[in-house]
Amino acid sequence: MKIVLIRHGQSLWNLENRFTGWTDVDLSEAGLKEARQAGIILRENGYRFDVAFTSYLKRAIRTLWIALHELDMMWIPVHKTWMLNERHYGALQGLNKAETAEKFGEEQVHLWRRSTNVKPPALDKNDPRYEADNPKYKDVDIPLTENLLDTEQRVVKYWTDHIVPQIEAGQKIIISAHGNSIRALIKYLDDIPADGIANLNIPTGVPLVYELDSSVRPIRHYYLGKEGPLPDGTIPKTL
Ligand SMILES: O=C(O)[C@H](O)COP(=O)(O)O
Repeated sequence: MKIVLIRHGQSLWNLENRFTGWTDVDLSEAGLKEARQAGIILRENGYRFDVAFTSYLKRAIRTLWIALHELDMMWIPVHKTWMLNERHYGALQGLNKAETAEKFGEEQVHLWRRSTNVKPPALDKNDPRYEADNPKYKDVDIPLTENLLDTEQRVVKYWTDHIVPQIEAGQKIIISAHGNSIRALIKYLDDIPADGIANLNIPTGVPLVYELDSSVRPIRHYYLGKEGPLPDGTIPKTL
């Protein structure tokens, strides 16, 4: 069986090079096109889905909508969850990544971005970026910051409790999520150690297919419609 993972198309803050995390920014023009292209590639390759999963963030939700629209499958059940949200970037959310590197040094910013266990500085609960009053998080213990292991814990819990049972029931699944929530899932699925995951990046808007065995463990994976070499640091075509 196969599942498809897709990182949302380019967002407005990817374009502006800002730390985003749980900030709910929309897709850029290029991101809208990437999402459409992803749907076209899926359609041309004969992909069909029974159930979709996405986060509470509109860049992933819209990417999914656009891709499903291209497939003429907007009717399928879509499960949304905060547990597939991007890694919470704490007090870095909104800051420009290059300016932050100038201020704190490349090495520190690399640790914040790519280590598994270093947490970015935490948000203060009085900070307007802390969304305690947002109704979508009313039942959620909103993190103040997260490292990749924190993200992995919630993503894998959702995967195990909600997605695996659907796969085992024979449902065809697409998951539209985020750079780090997908990295966290891949880290778990492919059992990648901390130093391996640091160098793994997920391109925006490119469907990533995982073939799974009957125990829902990965056999192989590949990107759809991505000719030639992938950008530096993206997950290799085969592991
Ligand atoms: O949340 C963000 O800023 C990005 O979309 C992912 O960021 P990263 O490449 O710094 O992990």
